Amino acid sequence: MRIAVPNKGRLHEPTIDLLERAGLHLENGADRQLYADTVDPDVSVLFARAADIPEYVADGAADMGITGYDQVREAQVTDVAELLDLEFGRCRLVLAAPEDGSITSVDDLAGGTVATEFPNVTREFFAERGLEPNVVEVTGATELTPHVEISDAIVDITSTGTTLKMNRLGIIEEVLSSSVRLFAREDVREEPKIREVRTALASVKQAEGKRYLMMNVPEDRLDDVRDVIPGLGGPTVMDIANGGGEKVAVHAVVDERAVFETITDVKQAGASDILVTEIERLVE
Ligand SMILES: Nc1ncnc2c1ncn2[C@@H]1O[C@H](COP(=O)(O)OP(=O)(O)OP(=O)(O)O)[C@@H](O)[C@H]1O
Ligand SMILES: O=P(O)(O)OC[C@H]1O[C@H](OP(=O)(O)OP(=O)(O)O)[C@H](O)[C@@H]1O
Ligand SMILES: [Mg+2]
Repeated sequence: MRIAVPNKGRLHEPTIDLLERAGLHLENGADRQLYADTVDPDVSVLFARAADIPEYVADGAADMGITGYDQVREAQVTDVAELLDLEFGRCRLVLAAPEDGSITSVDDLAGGTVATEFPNVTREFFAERGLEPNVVEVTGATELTPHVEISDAIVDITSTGTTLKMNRLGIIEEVLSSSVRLFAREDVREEPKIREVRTALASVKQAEGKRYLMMNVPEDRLDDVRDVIPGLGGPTVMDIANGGGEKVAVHAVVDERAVFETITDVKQAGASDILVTEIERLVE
């Protein structure tokens, strides 16, 4: 099975990092190479432009892909199924126009010109409103086009909003909201290896924001401690070897935001020797 991942740009690093954390360590995949192997002899990696990845998966150059949802929509691929929202690369595709101009609504673009790197998504968006503006495809610096009279408005990516503000553009409407997704071709999505990759990536997402808490608790305080531990299922309780029998070890997975309060609470309830560690993966 081959998985297509972004070869550069802002999605490259976080994608590689995610694969590594999922245990799919890359081998002989030095920069600028087209392919890399992974520790799993049945999984290889193809490096491609973020925008080309959906097409590569649809065509069979790869079986799975990792790229932005915006790119999957723009590629208009069929027979490709989303397996997992990887929740990074969050951004919105928005319709925007000069702040002080005459365009203030979608309808104002009837007969107008819209510049974008996403012509298909843009045409679809307007078609749903019964509009068919002139769509000009550009390959970058889209935000400049309204100021050089190439367009009346743009459909472009925004996340912090800095670029729009710098170019004195205001959002008229959201076209879609995006994040990075794992997807596969329909005909292979149920293959065991693909399910395995999905599970591995999901386990990393599951573990994010969770902490593993370990502590020792006198047996007669166990119920009090149990009462104040939030989170995933009940805690695991174990006898301590040579512990003399009065104390047990309690382990629990806790939301990172709850750790601070939980430590105070379990300490008060009688726990000692409290350890907090990160979790690499969590397979449910
Ligand atoms: N500002 C942003 N914030 C969050 N995600 C973004 C942002 N810009 C782009 N993305 C996401 O990253 C994807 C690829 O964008 P990126 O700019 O990394 O690639 P690229 O434009 O192909 O690379 P390059 O600009 O180096 O050629 C987009 O399709 C989108 O899903
Ligand atoms: O809302 P913001 O945080 O300002 O982000 C939005 C900008 O980020 C992307 O550009 P990128 O940095 O990828 O440059 P590029 O145009 O060269 O791809 C996108 O095309 C916008 O221009
Ligand atoms: Mg870019």
